Amino acid sequence: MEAAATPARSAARARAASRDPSGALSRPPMADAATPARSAARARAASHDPSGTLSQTPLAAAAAPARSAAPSSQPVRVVLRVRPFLPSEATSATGPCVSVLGSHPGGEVTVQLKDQHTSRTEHYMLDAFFGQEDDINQIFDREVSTLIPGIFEGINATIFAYGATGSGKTYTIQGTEDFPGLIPLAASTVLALCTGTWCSMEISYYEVYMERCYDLLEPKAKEVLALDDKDGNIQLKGLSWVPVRSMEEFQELYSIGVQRRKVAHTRLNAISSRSHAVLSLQVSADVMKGKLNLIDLAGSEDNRRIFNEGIRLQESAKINQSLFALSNVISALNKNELRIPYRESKLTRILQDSLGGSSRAVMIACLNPAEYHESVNTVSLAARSRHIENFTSTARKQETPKVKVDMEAKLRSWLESKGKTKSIQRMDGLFSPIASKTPLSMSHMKQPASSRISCRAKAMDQDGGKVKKILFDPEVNVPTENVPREHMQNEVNTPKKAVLPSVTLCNEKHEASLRKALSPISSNRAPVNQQISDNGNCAVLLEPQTPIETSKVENIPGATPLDKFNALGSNLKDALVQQYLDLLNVANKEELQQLKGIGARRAEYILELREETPRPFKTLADLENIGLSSKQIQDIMRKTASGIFK
Ligand SMILES: Nc1ncnc2c1ncn2[C@@H]1O[C@H](COP(=O)(O)OP(=O)(O)OP(=O)(O)O)[C@@H](O)[C@H]1O
Repeated sequence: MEAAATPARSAARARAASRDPSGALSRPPMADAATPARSAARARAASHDPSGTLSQTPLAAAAAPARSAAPSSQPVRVVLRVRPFLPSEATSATGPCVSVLGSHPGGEVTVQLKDQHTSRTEHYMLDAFFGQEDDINQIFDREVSTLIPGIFEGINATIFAYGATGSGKTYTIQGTEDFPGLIPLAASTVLALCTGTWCSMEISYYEVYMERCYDLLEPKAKEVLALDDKDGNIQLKGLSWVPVRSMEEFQELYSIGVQRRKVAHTRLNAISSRSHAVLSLQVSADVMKGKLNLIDLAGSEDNRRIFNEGIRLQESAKINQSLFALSNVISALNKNELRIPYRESKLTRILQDSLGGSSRAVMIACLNPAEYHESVNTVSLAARSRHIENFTSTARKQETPKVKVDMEAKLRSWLESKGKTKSIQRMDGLFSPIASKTPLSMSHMKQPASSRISCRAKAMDQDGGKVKKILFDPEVNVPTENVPREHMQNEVNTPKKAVLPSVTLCNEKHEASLRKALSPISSNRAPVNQQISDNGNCAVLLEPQTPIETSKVENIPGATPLDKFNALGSNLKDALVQQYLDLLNVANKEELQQLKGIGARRAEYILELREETPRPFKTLADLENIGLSSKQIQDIMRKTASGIFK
């Protein structure tokens, strides 16, 4: 039900657009408007096909031999771009807070974020890194041009620029007069590929502001409605699609749209985008259509830092909420989940046909090199989207984490948007009662996994001790010498509220756990043994604790039958874990694929790891290397154990 773009109507609209007097302001860059040769060369580069595969469809013919290999096997690639220091930042900065540590066989990179003031570091694995010296053409060539042939075959693609305010998203997507961004580069490439074929290009340009969608090309913009058609596909009612035949036409339309976009002056950026802006380039031939969405997301904001008020605060809350929803969708796609939460925000609902399925997407996480905390927030959310949550860092512990996680900021924003000021005040206690009042997804994230497991174990103990279920609970085997029996008894029987003091004791570790829910690698994590001895009250997630040997328990004066039974469970657990690890160390690909929790990709990766190190899996913690989170490991072990009793 998209507005029909008849040639006459579109031409009139284009003419009207080109007459818009506001066209004098902030004219966006136009790639290759004056250099068709360069454009054609870029199009040729985009259509280069090493395999020489030819397609029969008219769309494919335009792009053929254009089938370039998709840059990644996962639905959404997540890459980093670090902008240069601005003149105002250069004097105070000692160096960029982010750098590449190394690259992996699959092309992924490990990046390090370092706080220059405290020397705190964090490490993350992502699909690619573009540093301060890399220009936009490199990003275009590696991440965007490879997707363009696909749209000629009806395969939609989406590029997002994500990041904090002022991190360079607009610069990347839109660019400047001198340095055109991804939009003009993509438009000129698509136009060049259409030339001399039956294919045509039309564009739409809209923004999502405060959960409402507005057409940026239509002068009398009304709200665009996102409606489901009879087949369940999303249709944007009222959105105009305008045919574009040259870069001049494109320039005129796009300039008008850019000026209509909602921007504001904020403390961090003089021209800060307050909406998500989506430029769609649609290629059609006969009935087949394919589109490329290029999205300049509004900047994520920490309102405690920016001191937004009034409408800026409301905007910011909506922005943060929708970015979180986007990250949930990307994460669910990359985890191959059955249910993708598209309906959590307007943006994800609108993009439903371009995210998931056969569509490809790239999230470009933009970073300001002078802002460590902000960068950590951006990269942790990006890495969470990519869903490589637990990656073992070889780096040593630098110092205790002191950074608040961005989940807290997000929760705070959500509460602000609901006017829950009292709840915000209560947030200072990490496990305040508000956690249970947050939306399900957030409360789940808010509570550290260790705490969730710990609470469950306590509940089960109170419940009479369901041994099978607690078989893999990390707390079960905390050495008894570190936790006096009376203490354990107290914890087990203490009502939830009274647990708070002991939680507070491990506050910093819980923060680390929270961060872990978001970030793949933390070099600041203390070795597991140290965590236990430092603080016997902290649950340890991954390391299989030394089981209490049955014979030793028998020698302990006063050991009860229950103690002996629990010790037996510990030994069983240890044996099962060892068997599982051994299998990962020796099984062939087919066998690996049959194991719970190991799909085809992980099986391949395990084989690669084994080429580098003969027996890479010695403890459960080593499973982090293959991207399994602590929760996934717990689940796998639990399912494996429950299989025994079938
Ligand atoms: N790669 C780059 N090279 C040079 N300058 C850059 C680069 N990236 C960004 N900048 C400059 O940094 C400033 C902020 O960039 P930009 O407006 O693109 O940020 P943003 O992330 O879109 O912010 P917001 O979310 O507030 O809209 C601008 O002055 C821009 O010119």
